[in-house]
Amino acid sequence: MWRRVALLSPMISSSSSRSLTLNQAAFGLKVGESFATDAVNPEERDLPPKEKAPFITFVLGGPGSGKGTQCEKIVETFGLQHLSAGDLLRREIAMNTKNGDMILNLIKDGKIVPSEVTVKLIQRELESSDSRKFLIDGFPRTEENRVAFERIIRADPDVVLFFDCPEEEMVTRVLNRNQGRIDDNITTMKKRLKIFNGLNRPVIDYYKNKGKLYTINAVGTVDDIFQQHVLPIFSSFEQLKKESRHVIQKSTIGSSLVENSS
Ligand SMILES: Nc1ncnc2c1ncn2[C@@H]1O[C@H](COP(=O)(O)OP(=O)(O)OP(=O)(O)O)[C@@H](O)[C@H]1O
Ligand SMILES: Nc1ccn([C@@H]2O[C@H](COP(=O)(O)O)[C@@H](O)[C@H]2O)c(=O)n1
Ligand SMILES: [Mg+2]
Repeated sequence: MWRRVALLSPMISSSSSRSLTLNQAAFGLKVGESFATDAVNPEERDLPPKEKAPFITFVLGGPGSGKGTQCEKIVETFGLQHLSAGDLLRREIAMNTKNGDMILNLIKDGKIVPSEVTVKLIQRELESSDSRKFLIDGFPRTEENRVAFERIIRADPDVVLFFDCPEEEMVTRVLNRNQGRIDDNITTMKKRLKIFNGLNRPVIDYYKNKGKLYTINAVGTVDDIFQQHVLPIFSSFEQLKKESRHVIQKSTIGSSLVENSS
């Protein structure tokens, strides 16, 4: 399904400054056309609507805030496909690809890998997947990441989660993680926190202003965070709820727990 949608993108003029969302692309609209106002090519008018765009969630938060841990629980309950940008980059290192060394050096130093590289890795996963709903974890980390995703994938997220965690808690968690990650040391952690505060915060603000951001208090037990904050958000999306593998007990979003600035 996704493959057909993605194949539409070469048909869309890359020289246009007007961005085309994946929803538009999925419905066969070209740059300069919109759902509401512009006429569809007469030859296409009577064709059935093209396939629906996938449901995309961006998962943001500082290093060690619990993104990956909560993503696992979301996958278990709602069956979204989890794409961790960090894991995709680490896989390039492990597979010794042409970008492997460059990525290793940047990750070691807590720096951000060029957006084009990361977005292309995400694109490959999206295009080869049969899933229609994705959790993209640890992305976008910078405004440049965000713009590159919009340019290359031509999609916007439906939901953005931000796991909000105090720095000292994040440091404790990362230093105790014990997964052999080359960047889980205090020197690199300090750099990652600096990058998070300098480059990731503007992205968080961007989605807050767009009314797409859910800020989640990431302090507490893994289960409590999921049950009290994460689960109600996803339960509120009807389609996901229908497809979930477990019975959902709560169906409202606790306003004291979840911030959505819309
Ligand atoms: N609510 C929690 N309370 C205590 N420890 C937690 C909690 N959530 C996750 N952890 C632990 O903290 C560590 C970091 O969690 P996780 O890997 O999910 O963070 P992350 O946000 O994905 O970090 P990174 O950006 O570095 O990949 C892991 O060892 C995990 O088991
Ligand atoms: N969008 C991204 C995501 C990650 N990186 C690099 O990978 C490191 C680890 O990421 P985690 O999400 O697993 O913590 C991160 O510190 C960056 O070096 C990136 O460049 N761009
Ligand atoms: Mg992670």
